[in-house]
Amino acid sequence: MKTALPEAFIERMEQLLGEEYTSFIATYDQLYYSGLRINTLKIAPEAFEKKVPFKLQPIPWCPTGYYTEDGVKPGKHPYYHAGLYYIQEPSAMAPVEALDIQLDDRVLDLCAAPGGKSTQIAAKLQGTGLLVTNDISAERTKALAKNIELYGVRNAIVLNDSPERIANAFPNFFDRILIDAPCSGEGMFRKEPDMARQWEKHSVEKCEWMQQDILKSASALLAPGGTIVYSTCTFSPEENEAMIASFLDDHAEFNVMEVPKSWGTASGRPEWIDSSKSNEWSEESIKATAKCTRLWPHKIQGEGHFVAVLQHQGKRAERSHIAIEPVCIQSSAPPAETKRNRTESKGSRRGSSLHHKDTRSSMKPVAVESEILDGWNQFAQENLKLEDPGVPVLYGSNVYLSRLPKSSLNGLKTVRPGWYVGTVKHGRFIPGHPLAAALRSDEAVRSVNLSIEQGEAVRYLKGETLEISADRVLRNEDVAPKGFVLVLVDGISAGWGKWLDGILKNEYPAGWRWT
Ligand SMILES: C[S@@+](CC[C@H](N)C(=O)[O-])C[C@H]1O[C@@H](n2cnc3c(N)ncnc32)[C@H](O)[C@@H]1O
Repeated sequence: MKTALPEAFIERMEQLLGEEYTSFIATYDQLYYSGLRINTLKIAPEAFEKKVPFKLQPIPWCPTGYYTEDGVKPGKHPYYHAGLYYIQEPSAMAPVEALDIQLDDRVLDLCAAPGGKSTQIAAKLQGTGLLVTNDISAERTKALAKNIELYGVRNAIVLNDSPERIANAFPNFFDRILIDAPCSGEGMFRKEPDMARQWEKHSVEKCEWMQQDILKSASALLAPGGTIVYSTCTFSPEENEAMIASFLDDHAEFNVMEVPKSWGTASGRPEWIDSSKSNEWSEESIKATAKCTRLWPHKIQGEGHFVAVLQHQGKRAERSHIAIEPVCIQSSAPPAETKRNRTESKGSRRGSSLHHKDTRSSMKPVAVESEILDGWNQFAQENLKLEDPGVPVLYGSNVYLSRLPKSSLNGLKTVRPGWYVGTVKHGRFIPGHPLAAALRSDEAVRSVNLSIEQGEAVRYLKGETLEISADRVLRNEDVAPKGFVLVLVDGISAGWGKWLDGILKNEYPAGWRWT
């Protein structure tokens, strides 16, 4: 067998699967499937299919997902660095599809890092509603924040807190909640053999209590009539069907919903709930777990996954409302996490690119809040064509456009309170990279298109200064070419440049550069 599997795992799977075991175990001699998902915040699938240089095959359960062929390296293409697609294991695309997100929904991704499913949620929201994305790990949340920015997400708030504390701040607030739970990872052994090496007999037990706590908080965060999707990438019934049976016993107001049969997926296995423990759960709840969904490597082209769609029976209109404050000139301290990030970023250049430094900490004179807002407003007027820029919120000298009032995040470890649009340094407004990454070409007054074929796009992504003649600076207003220019890679926004006298100074952040 190509993948070395733990003995205890093999024994359990043989016992559970019976006749199916032979075809299941044979998959460990086969290659895993690779996939990518188009970022529809930046490009439509039809346009992408015309541009993309490698062969793609559609994934049945995800309209924006594709299998990539063996040997193709989508991570080495400039489109990847411009955020056109996310490299994602095909089965991992199923939970967000099951969440059935609608425009304007308030969505919470509770265990989100590094952000595969959050970027999928953001693409479904298309800039409407709200995405709150969270992970308990400070280290992993850095990658989450970077992905939110790379993929041009405007409507997200990134948190690094516990589900319980978030539930205290936002009771009954969200329409849809995704719990992509920390789990024993058995479904990933073929793709990530390290997970098989790290697995031990007690991995399952260690995960169970975490999963229970997260589910409990999620039920408190959900608005009446909302939906929770609970997913794992493991086979163990203790973390899957048993977890759902226990949740249903404690929450009579929820039903389990089935996913479309056309996905080729399999049903949940209520009969696998340990019969010696089954008196812990009601027969009705155990039976209901047959409606859960299992993705098996011997039945579909993808790795092992479990998905449960939990539908709250209340009426949707009863949800609580948080109004966005119209004026946000405030003088409170930056969020706790910003302070911590500042300390972390001192030792790491990479870190500093992920966390926006609070410029108030320098000894230089600091702009007052009205000046910072004036700086942003003036920049927006002169350089952008945003229909609805949203409400600016200040954290130190940093400006964010946020979907929630600052007060609603009080006390939560907030990594990004919204779309970071820039900061004021030495009295000047400096636009942020995430602002550029989320702009469409028609939303910038000046832009320049760099082609991949001529090598300019890669040189830009590597941080080089480029010679660009004035006639190549596209302007959708009668302005001089001099100033901030949105740099496009084959028509897709990638970052800022500053044009002067035929030279495009590179503003692509050092920590993001293609090395
Ligand atoms: C399966 S991974 C998430 C993958 C992610 N959803 C994606 O698609 O990229 C599980 C995540 O849960 C996080 N986690 C573990 N315990 C948690 C908790 N109590 N609350 C929130 N997140 C937690 C881990 O740090 C890890 O990043």
